Amino acid sequence: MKPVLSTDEVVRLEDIIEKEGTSKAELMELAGEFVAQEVERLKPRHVLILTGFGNNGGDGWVAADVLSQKGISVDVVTPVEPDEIPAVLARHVARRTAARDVSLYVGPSRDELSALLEKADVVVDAILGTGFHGSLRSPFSIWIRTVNDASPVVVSVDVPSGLDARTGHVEDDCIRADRTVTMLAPKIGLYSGDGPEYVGELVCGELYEKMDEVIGDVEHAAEIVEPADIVDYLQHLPANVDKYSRGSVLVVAGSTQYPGAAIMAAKSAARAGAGYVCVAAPEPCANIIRLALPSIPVVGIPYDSRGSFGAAARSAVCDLAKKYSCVLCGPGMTVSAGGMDVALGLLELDVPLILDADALNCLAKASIGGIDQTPEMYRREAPLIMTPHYRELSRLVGGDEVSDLVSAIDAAQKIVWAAGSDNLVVVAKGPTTAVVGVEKVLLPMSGPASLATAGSGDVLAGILAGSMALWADQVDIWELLVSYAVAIHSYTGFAAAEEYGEKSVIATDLIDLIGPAMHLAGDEALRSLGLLDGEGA
Ligand SMILES: NC(=O)C1=CN([C@@H]2O[C@H](COP(=O)(O)OP(=O)(O)OC[C@H]3O[C@@H](n4cnc5c(N)ncnc54)[C@H](O)[C@@H]3O)[C@@H](O)[C@H]2O)[C@@H](O)CC1
Ligand SMILES: Nc1ncnc2c1ncn2[C@@H]1O[C@H](COP(=O)(O)OP(=O)(O)O)[C@@H](O)[C@H]1O
Ligand SMILES: [K+]
Repeated sequence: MKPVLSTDEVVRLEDIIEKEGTSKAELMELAGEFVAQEVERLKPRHVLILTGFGNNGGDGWVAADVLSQKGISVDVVTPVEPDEIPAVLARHVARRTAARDVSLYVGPSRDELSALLEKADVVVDAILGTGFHGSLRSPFSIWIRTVNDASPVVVSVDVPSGLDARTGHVEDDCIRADRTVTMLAPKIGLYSGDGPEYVGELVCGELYEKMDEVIGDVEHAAEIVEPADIVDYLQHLPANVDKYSRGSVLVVAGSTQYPGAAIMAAKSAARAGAGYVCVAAPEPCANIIRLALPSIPVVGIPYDSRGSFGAAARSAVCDLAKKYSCVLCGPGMTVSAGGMDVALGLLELDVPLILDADALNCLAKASIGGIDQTPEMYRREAPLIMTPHYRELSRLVGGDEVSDLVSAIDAAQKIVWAAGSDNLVVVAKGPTTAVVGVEKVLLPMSGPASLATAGSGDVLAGILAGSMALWADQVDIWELLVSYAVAIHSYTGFAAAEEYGEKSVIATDLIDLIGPAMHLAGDEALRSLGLLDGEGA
């Protein structure tokens, strides 16, 4: 797993590295050399480097120096003369570079900048880095718009200029990078909010050779889960299993209004590997589910006048639930008094539980000011996984704004920290999904925007339930198993987008692609471990 840091922790890391004997000036040299190396890969003849007032610009000046010494023609654009650059380290390298064989352009007009962009094969964006916050000021607002209008090949240094590296927020404009070369460790803003839209391909220059020795001394905002990290869950089934030893899932879901959610979740759980899946649904919708899923038994449960779980549902569901390796509760069940009772009843049982969709909305409704105010409601010994999307998560914590990865992690941490249990994981679902446990925040691979389609969350909940049932007795770290399920869901999104087209994917397409998605994940894991060449199976 690869750490992702907040900008504050990056500053702490730089201080620690300095104490270990590598100064910030040396780090800037290493950063500039790394940028130059990444630019050289693109084999440019003519490079344009845009620099700002701070140390991000310093990295750009060093890269200009290195590239020009390799015989590449380099133009450098700066807002002020090198001597007037306020950041000390950047001023030093700017003065040095200005004395070399580079062409300097101080405060060019928009037309001059357009002309420079026209002759460049590669543009290096070293305008603003982690020091940027707030609204873009001139001249950078104009520069950024001019670069984006020209749409050249852009390599951004550390972060695309205009992106707030703390939050991933873009207020005005932001450089649209083809590649972002980030320094020391990726910043959380690269994954949050608008970040993924602007970053392009992300490359990290660790710069410091003893990074392994110091990275543990700073707090990690999150960790990226790589294919090799989930390889344990991609093994073949052992030959001597039966349908029960493969793990069983009870899907407590559906209503007359939304029978489809129960169908998608149950089928996904079976496709994800559970040997036995059963649905407990309000009686009036049980037959629709039976017809759609001939391989899956459906138990009709007492219901209310709207066809949702009724007053007697709790005991019927809880009696059944005790027999299963794992219970998934929520998809399509609506928010009803009976549903609330079912969710609270399941929390009291000693069975691994996934609460999704309306089960979470029921919990939110049962609490005042957020469930984190009453952790005894969901604190339990057996594993509990909650899978809210941002809006559900906001309701769970009493209405705090949850609008991007950073705010979603904050909200999810409130929930898990209030309970303080190792067995509790909140999956904060969004364009980038965070798997938040009491000690770790993991970022499994994201899927394509095709996954933003109604019912896609039901499929994820099913994949998670099937995976939990299959692997329940082999889990050391719940966050990792959950990350596996999220990654498989992402791969179904890519496979479906390939087959049906990015915009045409619907949630039911994802279900039959769970098996192929596991193959894709397996190939990717083996390739990253050097055990598979080329395209794989
Ligand atoms: N300090 C270190 O040890 C290292 C720093 N590095 C680089 O240094 C960068 C951070 O440098 P700085 O802290 O100097 O910050 P930046 O270079 O990111 O930007 C700070 C400057 O941007 C301008 N600015 C801020 N907000 C603005 C706004 N809203 N509109 C227009 N201009 C605005 C200000 O003039 C400020 O001086 C990193 O992103 C990275 O590229 C790397 O060289 C690695 C080592
Ligand atoms: N823009 C996006 N890019 C990638 N994945 C996304 C995007 N938007 C949503 N997703 C994923 O799609 C799923 C949607 O889940 P959810 O909102 O619960 O759907 P539903 O309630 O309709 O079943 C989540 O797994 C989420 O991470
Ligand atoms: K930048």
